[in-house]
Amino acid sequence: MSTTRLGAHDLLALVLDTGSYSSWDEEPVDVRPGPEYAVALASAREKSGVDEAIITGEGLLRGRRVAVVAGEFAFLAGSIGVAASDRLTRAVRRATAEGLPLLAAPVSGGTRMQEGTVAFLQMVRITAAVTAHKAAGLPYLVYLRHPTTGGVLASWGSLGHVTVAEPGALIGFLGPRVYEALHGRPFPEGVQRAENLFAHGIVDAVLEPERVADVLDRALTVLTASRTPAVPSLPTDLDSLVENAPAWDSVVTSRRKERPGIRRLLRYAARDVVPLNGTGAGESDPGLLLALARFGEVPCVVLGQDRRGQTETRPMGPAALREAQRGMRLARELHLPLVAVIDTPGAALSQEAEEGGMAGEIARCLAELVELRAPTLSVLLGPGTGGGALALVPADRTVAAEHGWLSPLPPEGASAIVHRDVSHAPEMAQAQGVRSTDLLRAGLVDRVVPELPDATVEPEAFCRRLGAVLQHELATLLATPDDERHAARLERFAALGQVAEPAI
Ligand SMILES: CC(C)(COP(=O)(O)OP(=O)(O)OC[C@H]1O[C@@H](n2cnc3c(N)ncnc32)[C@H](O)[C@@H]1OP(=O)(O)O)[C@@H](O)C(=O)NCCC(=O)NCCSC(=O)CC(=O)O
Repeated sequence: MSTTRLGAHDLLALVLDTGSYSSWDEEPVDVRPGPEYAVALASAREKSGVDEAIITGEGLLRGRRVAVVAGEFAFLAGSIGVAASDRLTRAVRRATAEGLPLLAAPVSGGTRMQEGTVAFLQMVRITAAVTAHKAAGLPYLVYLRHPTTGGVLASWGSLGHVTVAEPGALIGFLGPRVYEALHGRPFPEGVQRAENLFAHGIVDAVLEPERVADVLDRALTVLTASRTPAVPSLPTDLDSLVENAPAWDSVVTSRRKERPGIRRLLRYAARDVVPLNGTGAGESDPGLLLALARFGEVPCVVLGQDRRGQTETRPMGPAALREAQRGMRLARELHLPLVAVIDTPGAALSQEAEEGGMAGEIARCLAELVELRAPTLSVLLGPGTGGGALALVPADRTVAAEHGWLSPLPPEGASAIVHRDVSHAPEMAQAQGVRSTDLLRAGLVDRVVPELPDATVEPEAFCRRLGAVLQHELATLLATPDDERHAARLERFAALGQVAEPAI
């Protein structure tokens, strides 16, 4: 657990460029304090050196102008009353009006008890201001400090596009002391800790204050990158390098354990990668990796099925698709292109998956991807088996690795249905048109990226080749007006299958 409590100004000194902070604060107007509260306010001012529990202002983060709102624990535990809320909401509205990214660093005992219900309802007002900021497409990044509790966690502490927490920080809805007093027993140890929230997909990272600037800088590099990057050209011979190998070769090749997946694609072909964690709402599934990143100059949200996180005993569950929907929401809110990477032997078929709403999550992914106003690109990187793969398919453009393939179930399963054995899998794969080249011909894939001869033996070169294609495709999509791109997407879905030859 954290032993030191960094003051708000100390934190800003660590995060912002030296000497760049300037305050936006006006003198607070205390709300009808009774005599006791007036004494408490006076003593808090003297003890903390600040005039309210919130300080606001602007500064430079690695040279980039940002707005900041931060809690001060030494002032009545950073609790929020009307004056603190006035200041906070004024700063949020100013950040929105000036088009600035907003960094929030709450630390709080929640609603200020001395101000009661009116203070409690300030959380609505603050949420409205933060929501308007996000609706303007502006980044809202949160660093949860020790301790953050009550209505603060239940409003502006939990609304970040990206949320990071201080190591050991107590972060919880109800303070443990209050819980114990109300229930006569202590709250379970370790539950309201930053690390436990990370383990449950509620915060994206746990970071020392000294490391926060680096991560925020990377995140803002992606989030504030130009949405009109130059369109890089592509080598002209890509198509001619693709072989017409039998479908079964692709199935076997794509299943190789060493085949590069989403992680190596990001390592070799992306920059400014900011891994996110979980749904932000209490679930995390290692079968899906969510990140902010750039391919070349082009910023995007990446959601990729991670084969390393999908095993026979723990296949990709419905939480992975809820995590994917978080990525889709981020793309929508920030108008960032979305890259959805398909690489799955299939979603979980189990009691938990059924009870977790697997089929519904697939449907919700499809619905969101059909409707999403941001540019979308799906990538068929490896096996694309069943509904778990389908969930990430719909996009403005689809790119496939040469040995990527897509089918309603594994070819062995198709063989079992038709032939009552699995030995006809190779011919079923061929007949069902699962290969990237079959999908290209059918108009379901727009471009195939060659493997020379197999991504497993040239992982870095292959990932860079694919990365160059992604850059080109994403920049081209960004150059197309939203309405035009969305109309073309709907037409594409409406025409699905209309041009394909019957498979069997
Ligand atoms: C935040 C804490 C874990 C910090 O514990 P610590 O032991 O470090 O510090 P502490 O308790 O001595 O607190 C420091 C000083 O701040 C005061 N203090 C703490 N929380 C306060 C609050 N919400 N309003 C006014 N004062 C508050 C304490 O009385 C104390 O004052 P002094 O120094 O004078 O003794 C604890 O204070 C706590 O559990 N607070 C309540 C958290 C909570 O349940 N909030 C929900 C509120 S309702 C809400 O927010 C609405 C909602 O839930 O939606």
